[in-house]
Amino acid sequence: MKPALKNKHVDIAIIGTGTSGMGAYREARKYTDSIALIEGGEYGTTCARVGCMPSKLLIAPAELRHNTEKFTDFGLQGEVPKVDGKAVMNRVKFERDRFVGFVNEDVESFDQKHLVKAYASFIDDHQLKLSNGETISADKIIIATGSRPNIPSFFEQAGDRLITNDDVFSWDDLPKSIAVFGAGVIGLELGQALHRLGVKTHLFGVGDAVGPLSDPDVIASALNIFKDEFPFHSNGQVKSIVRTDQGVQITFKPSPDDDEITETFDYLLAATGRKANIDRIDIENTTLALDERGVPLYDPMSMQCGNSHIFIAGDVNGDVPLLHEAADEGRLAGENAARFPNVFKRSRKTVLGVVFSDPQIATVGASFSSLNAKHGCDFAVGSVSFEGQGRSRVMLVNKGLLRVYGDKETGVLLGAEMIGPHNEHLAHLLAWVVQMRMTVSEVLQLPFYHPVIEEGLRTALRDLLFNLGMGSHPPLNCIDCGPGS
Ligand SMILES: Cc1cc2nc3c(=O)[nH]c(=O)nc-3n(C[C@H](O)[C@H](O)[C@H](O)COP(=O)(O)OP(=O)(O)OC[C@H]3O[C@@H](n4cnc5c(N)ncnc54)[C@H](O)[C@@H]3O)c2cc1C
Ligand SMILES: NC(=O)c1ccc[n+]([C@@H]2O[C@H](COP(=O)([O-])OP(=O)(O)OC[C@H]3O[C@@H](n4cnc5c(N)ncnc54)[C@H](O)[C@@H]3O)[C@@H](O)[C@H]2O)c1
Repeated sequence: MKPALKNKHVDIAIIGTGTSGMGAYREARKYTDSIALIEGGEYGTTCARVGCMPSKLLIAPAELRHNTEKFTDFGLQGEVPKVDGKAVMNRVKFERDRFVGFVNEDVESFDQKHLVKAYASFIDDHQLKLSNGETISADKIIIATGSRPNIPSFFEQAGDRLITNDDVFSWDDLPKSIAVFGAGVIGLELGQALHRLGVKTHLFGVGDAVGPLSDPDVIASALNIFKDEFPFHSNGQVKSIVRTDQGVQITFKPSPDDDEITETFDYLLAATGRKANIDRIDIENTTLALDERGVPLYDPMSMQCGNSHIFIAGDVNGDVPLLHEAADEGRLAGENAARFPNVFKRSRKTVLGVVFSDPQIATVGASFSSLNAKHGCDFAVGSVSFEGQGRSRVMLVNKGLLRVYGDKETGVLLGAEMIGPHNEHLAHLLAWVVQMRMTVSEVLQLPFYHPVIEEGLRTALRDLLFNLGMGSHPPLNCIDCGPGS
C-alpha cells in the first residue's frame, strides 16, 4: 500500500489505523471524502497481530492438552500428548497471519488516497507533523494511537532475554522456561498456556492481585486455583535479575516470609500493564487540558476532548482497553468528528471483561471495589461456589466462585465478579441483564435449563435476593433446581 495523499489539508485526520482508527474511518467516510488515515507502524491491528487472536491461538492447544490430563479421572486411558513446539507455533502464526490478512484486505479496500504511512505528532491544535517530513492540517483530528507494553526499568537487566507479548507470537519454537512478570490479564493467559504446553513457567505478581478482580473472595479462589497448578508468586519479592550465559537468573522470595531462591529462565516476559501511546505525539503542543497521565480530558459519551475539534478513541485513552470498546469508541469518534460542532452523546455498553485463563475470570458491570467506594453498604452480595455445582462436577471443571451484586433499594442487579468454568458465557448473560437494568427478581423469572452451568448463576441470584431482603432463603438442596444445580 503506497502513501497516496496529495492534499495537505483535510477535513478529518485520524492518527492510528488500529481497531479504533479503522472504526473511526468507516464512520467518518459516510460524511466526507476529505480524510487522512495515518499509520506509523504495521497495518493489521494490535488485536490481530499481537493481541486477542494470537493469544487465544496459543491457549487453545494448551487447554486441549491439559484436558487430556484428566483422562484417568474419567476412567479413560491414553497418554498426555507430547508438545511439538514448532508445530504449535506454526499454527499460531499461520492462523494469526490469516486474521491479519483480513484486516489488511479491509485497509486495501479503503480509498488509497486517504492513506498516509508515517508517524504523526501535533504542531498545534490543527497541524500535524509527519515522520516523512510532510505536514497535514485538519479541521478535526482523532487520536487513536493505541498502547504499548509497559516495561519497568528493573527488567532491563534481563538484556536481550527481556520480551513482551509482541515477541511471543513470532517464536518459531517454544522455549524451555520462562519467568512471566505481571499476574494481570496477559500474564495469566500467556503464563498458564505456556505452562500447559510444557514450558517451565513461574508467574510473578504484586500484592496478590489477580487479573482485573477486586472482590477479595473471588481473588482468594483464583489464587488457590492458579497456585495449585503452577508456581505463582502472587506476592513475591524479586531481589535480582541477571543476564547470564544460561539465560535470565532471578533471585526471589516466593513470599515475604520464604527463603530466597535462585532460578534461571530462557526469557523474562514483561506483562506488567500497557502504556498509552499519548507520550509520543507532542500532545502538549495543543491547548487541550490533560489529566495526570498526560491524556486529554474527554467525554466518554462523545469521545470529544473538552469542547474542541479533537477526539480520542481506543486504548490510548486508557479507559476500558478492550477490543469491543475500541471499536465502539472509534465509531463514535468518527461520527462526532464528522458532525462537529453538532456532537452527539451515546450511552455506553455495560462494562464486560473476560480473561481466557482456565477457569475463566470475568467482570461485569460495577466492580466490587467501585461499589464499596460509591455505595458504602447499600449493595448486597450473592454467591455460588462451582465446586459442588452439578454440571461443572459432571465435566470435572468444578472450580471457582461467582459473586453477584445488587442494589439494596431497588433490587437492580449491578454487577458481578467471577472465576469459573466457561464463565465467558455467564458473563455475557449477566452483562445483558445488567445493561437492561433488570432486577434480581426479574432475572430469576427467565428460563434456566437443567443441567447447565447457568443453574449456578441462579443459585447465586437466589442468594442475592435473600441477602437483599427481597426473597426467602434458597433451599439447601433445591428440589425444583434439579440435583446439584
Ligand atoms: C496480548 C493481548 C491480548 C489481548 N486480548 C484481548 C482480548 O482477548 N479481548 C479484548 O477485548 N481485548 C484484548 N486485548 C486488547 C485489544 O487488543 C486492544 O484493546 C485493542 O487492540 C486496542 O485497539 P486500538 O485501536 O486502541 O489500538 P491499536 O490496534 O494498537 O492501534 C493503534 C495504531 O496506532 C498506530 N500509531 C501509534 N502511534 C502513532 C502515531 N504517532 N502516528 C501514526 N500511527 C500511530 C499504531 O502503530 C497502531 O497501529 C489484548 C491486548 C493484548 C496486548
Ligand atoms: N482477555 C482479554 O480481554 C485481554 C487479554 C489480554 C490483554 N487485555 C488488555 O490488555 C491490557 C494489558 O494487559 P496486562 O496484563 O499487561 O495489564 P494488567 O493491567 O491487566 O496487569 C498488569 C499486572 O502487572 C502487575 N505488575 C505491575 N508491575 C509489576 C512488577 N514489577 N512485577 C510484577 N507484576 C507487576 C500489576 O499488579 C498487574 O496485576 C489489559 O488491561 C486488557 O485491557 C485483554
